[in-house]
Amino acid sequence: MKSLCRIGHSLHSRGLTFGSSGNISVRLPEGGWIVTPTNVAMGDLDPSQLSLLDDDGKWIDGPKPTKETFLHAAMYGARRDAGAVVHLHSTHSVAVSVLEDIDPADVLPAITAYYVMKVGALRLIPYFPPGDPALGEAVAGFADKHHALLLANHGPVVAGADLRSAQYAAEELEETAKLFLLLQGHKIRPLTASQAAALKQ
Ligand SMILES: O=C(O)[C@@H](O)C(=O)COP(=O)(O)O
Ligand SMILES: [Zn+2]
Repeated sequence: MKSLCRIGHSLHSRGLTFGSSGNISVRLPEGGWIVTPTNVAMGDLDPSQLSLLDDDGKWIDGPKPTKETFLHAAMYGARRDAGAVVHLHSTHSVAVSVLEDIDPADVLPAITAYYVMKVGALRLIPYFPPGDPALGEAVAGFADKHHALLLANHGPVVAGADLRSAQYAAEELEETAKLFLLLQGHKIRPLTASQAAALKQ
């Protein structure tokens, strides 16, 4: 699980999550999944100190897992193709999650083709305190249709076929949130619905 730690270090060193915020999980080919422990900075992850969970998200070995285990379980439960889940407190994504007038069904406009290809329709999940199991239930209701979700007043959670895919989608979400905020007050020309649809074929 060196790659999980390497990616955690990379995200932390580039300021994509701060302090001990954020958590990452990877589904194991033999069943179950590995998840980051609670209260550990992504920059301090150690391959010998990751938590092992079974397919139901039950803690079976290693340090105490993230308090958002149920959030990861909700993503895996709804998305059989998901091989990894990344949750961050990336600044611009969090900022967008607090805006009053965003469309909860599709938070960010299709500013670039890369955003459409990596993220698609970003769903806003109402606010719940971190670690609240009700957050898992809210996420489970949308995770089958959306691999990228934005937790209001909290941050993004993104599933991918593998860890790299989840990482790249979370990074693209953050950059698009930044562009969106930069463009506030300007008239913008996002991709048209047919331009966006052509990218998904
Ligand atoms: O926002 C929170 O508190 C959690 O969602 C989080 O990002 C870090 O929690 P742990 O993974 O339990 O450290
Ligand atoms: Zn969090």
